[in-house]
Amino acid sequence: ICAYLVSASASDLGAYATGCQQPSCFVKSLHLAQTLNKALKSFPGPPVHWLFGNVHEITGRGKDLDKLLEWSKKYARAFPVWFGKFVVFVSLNDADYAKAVCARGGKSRAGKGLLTLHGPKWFQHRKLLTPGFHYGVLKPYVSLITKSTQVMLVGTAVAIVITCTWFFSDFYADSKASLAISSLFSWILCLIWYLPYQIDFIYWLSRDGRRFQKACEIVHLQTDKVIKERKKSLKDEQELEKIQKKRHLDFLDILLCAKDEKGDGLSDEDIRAEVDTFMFGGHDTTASGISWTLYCLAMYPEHQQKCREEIRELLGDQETIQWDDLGKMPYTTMCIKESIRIFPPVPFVARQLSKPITFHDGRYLPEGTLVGINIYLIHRDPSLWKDPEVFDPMRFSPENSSQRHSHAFVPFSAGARNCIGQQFAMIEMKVAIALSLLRFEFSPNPAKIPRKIPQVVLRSKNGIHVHLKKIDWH
Ligand code: HEM
Repeated sequence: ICAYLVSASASDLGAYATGCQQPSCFVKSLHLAQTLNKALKSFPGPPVHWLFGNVHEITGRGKDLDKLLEWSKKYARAFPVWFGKFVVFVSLNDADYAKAVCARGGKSRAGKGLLTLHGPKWFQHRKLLTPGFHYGVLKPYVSLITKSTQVMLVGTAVAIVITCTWFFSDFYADSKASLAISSLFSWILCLIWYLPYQIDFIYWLSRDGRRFQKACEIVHLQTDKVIKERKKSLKDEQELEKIQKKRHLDFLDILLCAKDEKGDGLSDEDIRAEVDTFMFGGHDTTASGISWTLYCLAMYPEHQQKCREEIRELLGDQETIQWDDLGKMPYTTMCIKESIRIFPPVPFVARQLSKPITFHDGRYLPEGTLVGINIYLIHRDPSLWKDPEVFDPMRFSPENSSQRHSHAFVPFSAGARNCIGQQFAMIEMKVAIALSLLRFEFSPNPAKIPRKIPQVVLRSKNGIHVHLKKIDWH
């Protein structure tokens, strides 16, 4: 039993890693475990408790992500993080290590959507979905996101980012109904939380899997209905033309129409899995990015004011953003980048090595090792970023960025498995931040300092609280 458990550390403790139930697999896993243990000798790390490992130091009660920073000072480029005694992730905190891993495929978690697929199926989905992120498809979303943001900001003094979960559900479904629900929802919240000048801005994302699961269930019901209706209309060419005239093809249409050279498309099950993936990618990550950016701007009012002036100058009296405006807000873009450098919405990317890897410095990890590209630590690496804790948007000016390591800033990961939705995410964040800055002045709430917790998406244990003050332009 002990040998089997040890072997699990090399084969991801469970069914999906090697499907290891047979004796030959057992021997293979044992061999992998031995090789891994040998390789780990060149990766010294924090002390390991005989039962808990050391992961509880980051995730345990009263613990914060900054423990990682402490470790990285001592064990700079990489260190093992133990989940109990037998499962280990090697945290890679170095841009060169990240580059080496990103350049290869590698397995991620088991699952059915693009984010979690691997091998030929991932390749097929990625190829079929890439056209969905062409700028021609993204362009019409600017007005949709603008409308959604305006709905969020409507009312006199309340903005509640949580409603993003509803607002931005528009992007994969033809969703007048969902927009209506979101407006109603936000109005109800506005009424509940209405206060004339200053209120807390509450970051209230689904904090646990259960709530997310529930949201998926609701969306599934909608999706199944929509898939059926769309399929009917997309079969008929005339009908398709009518749809194209009436509205742009959205992601769901693209999923439904996608065909490879052989004429094969995605099954209903695949489509549903992708809808889940995109719901997660569209919602939680961008909501985290928007929330942390507003937090940073609240902390640094001088940068906030510069962004506001830039946006005011660009938009004049209007409060709508067009596609062409997006390229004309360099300072705001730099502030968003600097915020997601300090608070990367996806702090880690996990991989299981499908082949052994030897890094440029000679350190070696065998096939099957679980590694985590530690985006959080790479973004705070003092050898890449001078005074990494200082908020300085000018780091992202063209002059200052040109000499930087290609993998020093990787909020969207890099390589073949980089984020397919990164342009979409940047559009969404720019619109939401710009319009929010026109309506409100953000200031910090010193009584409630966020405590970062490591999850798939970077959240704060106690929420992200800032004060809002309505801006009166007249
Ligand atoms: C600020 C917002 C976002 C951030 C920081 C972000 C970050 C990332 C990162 C780090 C990965 C790599 C994950 C891994 O390899 O395990 C990823 C992958 C992915 N993201 Fe995003 N993302 C964001 C928004 C979005 C949006 C808006 C969408 C969809 C509309 C999206 C869809 C995806 C998908 C489908 C993948 C998997 C790509 C593949 O493996 O081929 N993301 N994202």
